[in-house]
Amino acid sequence: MAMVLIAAIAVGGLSLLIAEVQMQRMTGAQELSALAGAAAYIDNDLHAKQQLLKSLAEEAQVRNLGPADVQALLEAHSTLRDEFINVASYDAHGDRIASLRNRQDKALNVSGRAYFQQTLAGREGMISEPFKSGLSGRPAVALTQPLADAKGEIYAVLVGGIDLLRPSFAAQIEALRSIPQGYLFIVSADGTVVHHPNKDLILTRPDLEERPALHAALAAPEGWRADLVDDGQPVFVAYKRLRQVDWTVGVSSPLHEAFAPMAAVWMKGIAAAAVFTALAGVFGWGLVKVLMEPLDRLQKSVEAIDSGATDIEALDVQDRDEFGLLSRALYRLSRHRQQAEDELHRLATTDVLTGTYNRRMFDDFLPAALARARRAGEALAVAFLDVDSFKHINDTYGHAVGDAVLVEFARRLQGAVRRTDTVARLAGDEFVIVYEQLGDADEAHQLGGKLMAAMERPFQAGGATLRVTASVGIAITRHHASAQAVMQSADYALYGVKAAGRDGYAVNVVGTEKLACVRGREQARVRPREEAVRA
Ligand SMILES: Nc1nc2c(ncn2[C@@H]2O[C@H](COP(=O)(O)OP(=O)(O)OP(=O)(O)O)[C@@H](O)[C@H]2O)c(=O)[nH]1
Repeated sequence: MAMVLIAAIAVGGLSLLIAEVQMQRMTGAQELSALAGAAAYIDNDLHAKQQLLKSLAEEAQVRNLGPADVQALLEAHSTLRDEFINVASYDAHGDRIASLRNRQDKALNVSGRAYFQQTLAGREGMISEPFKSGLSGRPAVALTQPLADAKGEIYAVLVGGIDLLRPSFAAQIEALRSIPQGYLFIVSADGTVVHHPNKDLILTRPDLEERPALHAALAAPEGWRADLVDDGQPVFVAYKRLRQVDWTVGVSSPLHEAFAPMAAVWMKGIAAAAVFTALAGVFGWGLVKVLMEPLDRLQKSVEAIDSGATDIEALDVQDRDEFGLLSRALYRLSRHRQQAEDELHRLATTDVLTGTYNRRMFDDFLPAALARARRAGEALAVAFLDVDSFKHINDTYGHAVGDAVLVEFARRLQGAVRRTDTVARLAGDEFVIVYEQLGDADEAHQLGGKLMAAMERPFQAGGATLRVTASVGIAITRHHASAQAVMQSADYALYGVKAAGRDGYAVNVVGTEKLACVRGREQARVRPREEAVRA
């Protein structure tokens, strides 16, 4: 989910940034074209006003009117009142000779005004720099037109005034704004403010460093900027220079308003990225769950094997995917390991020469067998066997034949007992047999007989035919006897047989220290252990 989130943010963010740059360009171009419309409107308005004055001048010249007729001429054209705050006419000395409004006001001499002088000198109409009206004291601009007689002599100058604060002028300009927030401004080439929502700025030349919008507007004929801060907030500024007059009209709007659609796109983009991330995350999580399910099974199998609830066969699955391969590889590994452990166990518990259990195994086995017998209330017997005169066999026929005799001896022992009985070689030519689930002492007597019978056939060992006999001491117990007591008892019986001349068996009930019976080559008496040892 984290990776999807990072990818979504990276891709979405980059796309949105690219879109934002494109959208800024589009918005800039749009604002500029809207502003071009506003500029054209102002241009046309000024041009129309100039044309109106020009047509008046032409009419006066055609009708060969003189200075005395100008007042009547002005009053005959009612549209002048709509277009200008006032239209007046001044003779060549700058004295007023006619005025549409305020005729009672004190006469103003305009000979010192630049627009008056330039109109006379240039012999054509012009638009003045903004100035403070001498009559109203309000910011204004003047449109001029020379009046000439039939000979072409200029006898007066027509001056139409536009009050820059006049609501109709401001309202007309404000109506041209395409963005509701923000403001529209007009600045002349020398930095004089012609129109601005802050009326105090009109006719002033503010410090351009403090007015980045005005500064930007004066820098080029047209363009837009989105990197300016005006009045403490980021703004979007578009500007366009007029054709009729050396003014620049501009618009400054808060950046977030200008790019409001972009903010909506950002919000939608972020929402889409969040939804996408959530969906992709849930899908990815589900997918991982499905993909990891075999691994889950594998883990459960391993835990079940570890706890002993099942064996390693649980890993031998048929799945063809990677987890199936891994499971089967684990199965093979476990099987090899189990085989190695089994082999180690076998080596640790088996006598290498004869294949019977060894002493270590017997030492563990006998106490467990005694406990089992006790629980079952059954008798248990241990036969302690020793090959008679084995040293002589070794010495006569050699060690290899001695080994072969031991192997055959063990084989015959195995053949003379039940599957539930246990044969072990303690050391050298000494063996033991643990008989479980016995009935009574008589049964022990039968066991001894069976062992004797097993040894009757001559041994074939290393090419030699040998007569091998064994002495067997059998200890039987039904009560709570320790392994040590049982072994001592069996040992006691064995010595009894040895003392009686070997090749026989004796049965001793554990704890009685008396041989129940002795069968040997020579029938022996029942003797206590001390006597037997001495013998
Ligand atoms: N071939 C062979 N001989 C062994 C092995 N282990 C012990 N022996 C020999 O077996 C003989 C055991 O002899 P003893 O039990 O002491 O005496 P014995 O000759 O059997 O005499 P009795 O027990 O009194 O009948 C010794 O000579 C050992 O060296 C073995 O693994 N292989």
